[in-house]
Amino acid sequence: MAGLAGRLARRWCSGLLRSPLQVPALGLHMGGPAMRTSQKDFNNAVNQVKLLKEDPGNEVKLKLYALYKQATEGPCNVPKPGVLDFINKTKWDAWNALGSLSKEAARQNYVDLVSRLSASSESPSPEAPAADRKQPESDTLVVTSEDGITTIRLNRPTKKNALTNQMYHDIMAALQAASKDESVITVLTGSGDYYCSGNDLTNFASVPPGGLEEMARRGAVLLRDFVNCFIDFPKPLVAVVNGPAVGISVTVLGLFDVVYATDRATFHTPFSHLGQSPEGCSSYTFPKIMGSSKAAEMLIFGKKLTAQEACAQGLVTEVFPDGTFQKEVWARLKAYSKLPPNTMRISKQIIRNRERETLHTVNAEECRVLRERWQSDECMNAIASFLSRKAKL
Ligand SMILES: CCCCCCCCCCC/C=C/C(=O)SCCNC(=O)CCNC(=O)[C@H](O)C(C)(C)COP(=O)(O)OP(=O)(O)OC[C@H]1O[C@@H](n2cnc3c(N)ncnc32)[C@H](O)[C@@H]1OP(=O)(O)O
Repeated sequence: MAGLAGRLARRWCSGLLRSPLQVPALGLHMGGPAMRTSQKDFNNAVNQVKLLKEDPGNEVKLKLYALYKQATEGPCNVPKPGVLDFINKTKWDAWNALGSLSKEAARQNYVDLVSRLSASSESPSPEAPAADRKQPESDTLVVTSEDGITTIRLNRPTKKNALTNQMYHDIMAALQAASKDESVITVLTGSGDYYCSGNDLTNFASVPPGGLEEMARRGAVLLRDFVNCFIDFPKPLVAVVNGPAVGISVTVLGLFDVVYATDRATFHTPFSHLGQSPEGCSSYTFPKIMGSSKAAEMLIFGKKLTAQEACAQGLVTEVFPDGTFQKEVWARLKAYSKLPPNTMRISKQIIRNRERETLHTVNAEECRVLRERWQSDECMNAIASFLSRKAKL
């Protein structure tokens, strides 16, 4: 009986992606302050599911089905199918399990799930050895793999490694690939004197046909996907902070496992100066790491921390003299890379997994708020000032 049920369920699920009753995110936002998803975002996600390159599997398809029903019809309101009606009973169970989840939260979860599925279906094949991996299209990101360590290097030193739209996409692809390659540790670092000066403010300079609103919508989707890659990264993730760090390059540090910094590094999140609000899950991770008042001084007032201060507050693991920084850090990482890989992964999982869904919810909420901020006069004026070379941090 179970075998028959399984076969029927598989047959039903194989047709699911072609029907409009599609699936999203593996974790659910339960209707709290999640990012508000428009009907258009939802419709786009429904269409996107049909374009997935890989079959996401029956479990995910069922989730998509249930969320679709909840998003369009609300809580399950049809009679439970009989025990022998395996397929419809499986579908009913999945829908019914969503209880009183609001239509809006279901829409949001659907869109989130589809976005994660789309990102992972675009990643390279799981077993591709790191050495054979195709480099990103541009040279602003350099990915290398040696001694069990995959290194993702921001390589735009003349612009202080400010992150272009292309770089966000390249970093996501590099993280996806590193999560599946043979390396055991992944490192993010920068070329030149800066670690990273945050979002490239010229990302906001070309407004698409849909206007400011469309630009903000696209920015929020990009940011959410980008931060999700850090939340879900399965291997030990280390930041080698080779110089000053600004904005999003600082906020995501709360999602790294270890942060090593040169004593020349500074840590600056000038969101209020830019008419923006915290991202990278920092509204959650920073108060947890350093306490709410220290977090507020950074995230609300934009206080810049020295490396030593950041270390004292728990954001940085250890600070090294600039002269010996590279030598000491890489020697240590090479030694760590000899530790048993599966054990390290499992230890990371047990440390991080409990909070993963919370982090996804925080990320969605931060993106929702930023989407509004990006359309505000305060933000537009700050960016215009920088672009017209009147303002610097
Ligand atoms: C479709 C919509 C897409 C939207 C995409 C959104 C994606 C997610 C967004 C996530 C939200 C992120 C928020 C943040 O990261 S906030 C922080 C933003 N960063 C800044 O405000 C830093 C601005 N830069 C500076 O203040 C100074 O440049 C700095 C203090 C970093 C260094 O000063 P210094 O005097 O040492 O060097 P220069 O200013 O001469 O810099 C050299 C050149 O580099 C250019 N530069 C540096 N940083 C940036 C940057 N962030 N964006 C763009 N350009 C940058 C600088 O202009 C110089 O260029 P030129 O040589 O051509 O003048």
